[in-house]
Amino acid sequence: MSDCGCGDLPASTSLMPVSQAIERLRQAGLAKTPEIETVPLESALNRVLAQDILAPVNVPPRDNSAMDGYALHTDSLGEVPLSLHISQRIPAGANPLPLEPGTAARIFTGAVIPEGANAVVMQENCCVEANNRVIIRQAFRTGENIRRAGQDITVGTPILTQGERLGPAAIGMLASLGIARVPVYRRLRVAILSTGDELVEPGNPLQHSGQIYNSNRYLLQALLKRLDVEIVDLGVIADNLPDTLSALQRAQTLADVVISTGGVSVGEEDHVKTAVEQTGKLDFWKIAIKPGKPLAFGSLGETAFIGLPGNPQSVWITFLILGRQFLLARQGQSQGYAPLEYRMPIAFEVSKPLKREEYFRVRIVNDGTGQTLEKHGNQSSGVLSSSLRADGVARVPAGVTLKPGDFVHFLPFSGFGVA
Ligand SMILES: Nc1nc2c(c(=O)[nH]1)N[C@H]1C(S)=C(S)[C@@H](COP(=O)(O)OP(=O)(O)OC[C@H]3O[C@@H](n4cnc5c(N)ncnc54)[C@H](O)[C@@H]3O)O[C@H]1N2
Ligand code: MOO
Repeated sequence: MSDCGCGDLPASTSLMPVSQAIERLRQAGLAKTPEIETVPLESALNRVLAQDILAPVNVPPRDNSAMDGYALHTDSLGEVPLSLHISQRIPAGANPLPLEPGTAARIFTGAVIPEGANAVVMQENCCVEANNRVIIRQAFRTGENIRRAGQDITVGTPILTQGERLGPAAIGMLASLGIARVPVYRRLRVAILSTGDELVEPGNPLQHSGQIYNSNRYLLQALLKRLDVEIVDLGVIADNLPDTLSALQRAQTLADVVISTGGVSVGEEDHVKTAVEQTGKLDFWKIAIKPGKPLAFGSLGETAFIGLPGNPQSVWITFLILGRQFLLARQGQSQGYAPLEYRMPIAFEVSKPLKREEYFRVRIVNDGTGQTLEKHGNQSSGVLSSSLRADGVARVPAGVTLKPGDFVHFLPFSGFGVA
């Protein structure tokens, strides 16, 4: 019994390991698939493909020339130098006639090889004569400078898979196959809410010492824009239970996912967790992650709920490490959830074993012998500037101590698509 009259200290609530939270979030994300819509190719960048795509045509569709030069048939032409009549001219886009035997056709890069030709001699190896004839000066071989039909893609080849996010290469490939409209999953609608009586919107003066600018709202908007979701911004909720309850009830009707910031910790000003328990279901709360321990995850009816902690650095890290994986899965993406990781040496030390898996904001520096990771001087969860000049995060598991030169997992911000 302690002597303050409060009784025994409660056993500390156990924290969920980060890996388990990630797995739970991925599974919860995959539990629902968005509806499918068809969009024009110009609007398909970053969308998630809803069906497999097989090549409907060969690419290239016909044998064509890889060079500007002269198309001919290599049989029975004799030894070089050879003088041949130029029987036709074939620019790219033309539909050529069959090649007259024993002649050459003037041909340009990308133009269709005429029936009856089996090689293209590049023009640098030829000499044009005045009488519409060409002299072939260099030896040539069958098939030379011909790009075969289907050499890039043959009809029926699987090209893209359901659940892939469409990047520039995929968009270009779809266009090369003549596909103008693409089946993709509907954009997720994500409602965002900031909690806190202390918050003032940028552009307005701070009125008293207790006020701060609302950075999480804009940080979260920016992070979500990179994931190509529809944002429903529901502004700021005051720190009281009735307002929190009604905001969550409203958000539930407007979105597929609700993300709040702040108010998920244990103080009596923190109402988000209680409100979720009263309006919906809390699946888990408190993760062994630093920054970002009190993250909450649950549902409000059919709508998923993610409560990010209020400290801006906790928003940044928990969104990237945890929330992002849920959103990718719920968007219909079938793989590629895990961020890129590299093994890199550190230039700092971790002298005491960490209680939670920690994500240090780090920069890549060259110490003269090679690249190493330097830690930002202030790793407080309230300090957003530690991300501003960082290249990514160094992930250090709980229970570990490290010395300079030891290797860690480095997760570059570019690997999350947010650099
Ligand atoms: N007794 C305990 N206190 C705290 C614990 C704990 O375990 N026991 N956990 C700490 C940890 S870890 C975190 S992280 C924070 C998270 O708390 P909340 O999610 O309830 O966040 P708030 O208290 O609402 O805010 C925390 C901090 O962040 C500032 N904030 C909030 N919203 C914004 C915003 N939109 N823009 C800018 N800054 C914002 C807020 O002013 C606070 O300074 O709890 C610890 N406490
Ligand atoms: O987990 Mo909190 O973000 O350290 O302060």
